Amino acid sequence: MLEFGALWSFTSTTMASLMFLWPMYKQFVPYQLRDYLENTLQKYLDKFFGNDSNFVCIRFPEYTGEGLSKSRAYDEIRNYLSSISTARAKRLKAKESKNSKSLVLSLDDNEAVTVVFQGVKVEWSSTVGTKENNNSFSNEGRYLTLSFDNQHREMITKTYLDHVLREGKEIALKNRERKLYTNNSGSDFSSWREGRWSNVPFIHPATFETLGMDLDKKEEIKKDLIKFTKGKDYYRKVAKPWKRGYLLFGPPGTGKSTMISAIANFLEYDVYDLELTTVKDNAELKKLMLDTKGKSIVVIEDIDCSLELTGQRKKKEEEDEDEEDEQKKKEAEKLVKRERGEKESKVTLSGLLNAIDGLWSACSDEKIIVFTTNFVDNLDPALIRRGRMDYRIEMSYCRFEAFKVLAKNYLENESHFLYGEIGRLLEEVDVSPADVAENLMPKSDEDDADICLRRLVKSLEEEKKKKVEREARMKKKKNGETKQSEKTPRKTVKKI
Ligand SMILES: Nc1ncnc2c1ncn2[C@@H]1O[C@H](COP(=O)(O)OP(=O)(O)OP(=O)(O)O)[C@@H](O)[C@H]1O
Ligand SMILES: [Mg+2]
Repeated sequence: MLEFGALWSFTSTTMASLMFLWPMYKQFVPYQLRDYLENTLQKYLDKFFGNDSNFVCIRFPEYTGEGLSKSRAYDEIRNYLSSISTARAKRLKAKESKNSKSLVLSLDDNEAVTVVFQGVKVEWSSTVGTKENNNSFSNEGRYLTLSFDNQHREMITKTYLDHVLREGKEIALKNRERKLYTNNSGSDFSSWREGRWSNVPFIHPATFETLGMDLDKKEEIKKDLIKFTKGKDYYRKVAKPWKRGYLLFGPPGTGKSTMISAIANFLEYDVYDLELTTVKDNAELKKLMLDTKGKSIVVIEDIDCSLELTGQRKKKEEEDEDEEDEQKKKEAEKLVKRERGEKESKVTLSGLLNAIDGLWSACSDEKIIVFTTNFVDNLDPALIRRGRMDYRIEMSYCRFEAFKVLAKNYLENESHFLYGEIGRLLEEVDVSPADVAENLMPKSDEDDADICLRRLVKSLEEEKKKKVEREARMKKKKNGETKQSEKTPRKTVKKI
């Protein structure tokens, strides 16, 4: 009886002390030390109760080998764990993303999180090595440990780890800061230092939602893009490199460049803006192409005037201009270039075709090649044949559907009594979305939707008037020519 009393008093005193000490322990003992103590206690308890024999641990250090190279597996696992930890871990670590736009949360040091995969429970823990070896030269610095029951060894080491690395890679791709690359000219001082491409963060805000164009066409393009991104196995099956060519053509200001940005944002791809005129020769072009990564769009804008492949770009209104003047202008431009010491590009059509379509193209996966032009008829058929340019998109003048998107973008307006008149005028005159956008953009704080829409109506009416005058002039000219040809006798062709 006495013994029971003593035991009872010992237990209750211990319990009371623990209840009193526990909050102080939680508050004053640093969590690293607490973790260490708790882990050690857990190990002894496991040993005592014979629980530890079935557990397997795999350690993934942050640095590999002797040197300073960072382990890719470690980074991929951290990415994989970041979303799981955000939802479940008690202690998280916050870091600014590379573009400082958001916070990236990850598992804090000396914290653990459990995951259930295909019904099997595993535990991931993040540990920082001891102070003596916790420096960047040590491969014992930070590490992640995966623990699981031995009976699932086969599944975890094969299926689960594959899954973790794949997921981690995908998350990294999604979170990466997208880039806009431009090719350095061969004579640039910076080129040997920076490589063939230099880059800036890609932050163009255009999306398919803000792009003014026919809605059905827009949906068709989106579907085609999605099909392409999911086509890895299909392309392998039909033995074709995983790439797709898009030809965007249409008058100036109809949204060809905007469409490229919308595609890049839609697919979360990088953009390589290739300036052909600064590429020295075909070999250089091939190297540039080989230097591009997958999940990217390689763009050659204004292909009709990029090289001496097809002739110079002309504006529609200038079409009537004297050809001799055009030739003189071209030669003057060339002279200025030569004086500046710029070497003229020696890239040829066949060089370009080889670079976009030759053996190299199988070197990196998931790539879209986009050509833009104002004059599709000027292009060499070899350049735009099917298989090379798989999808042709005509960007056309602004019609009512495109106008509605622009009005929503610029005025946050979905209906107005002037819409009917604007719709009618847009069917009668050819104006680019860029012109419409310019009229819709408020010029001062007083400019409300009403003022902007009236300005647009006025400008469309002026366009209509100009069109009528132009047509009358042309009719007159045609009539004059017919009369003249009736007067002058036909020249006879001399036979030699
Ligand atoms: N379809 C469109 N939808 C929305 N905005 C457009 C559209 N087309 C043009 N814009 C507006 O006009 C501006 C010029 O368009 P963009 O540069 O895309 O035309 P482009 O067809 O590439 O012209 P260019 O042939 O001269 O290169 C853009 O910044 C955008 O604001
Ligand atoms: Mg453009």
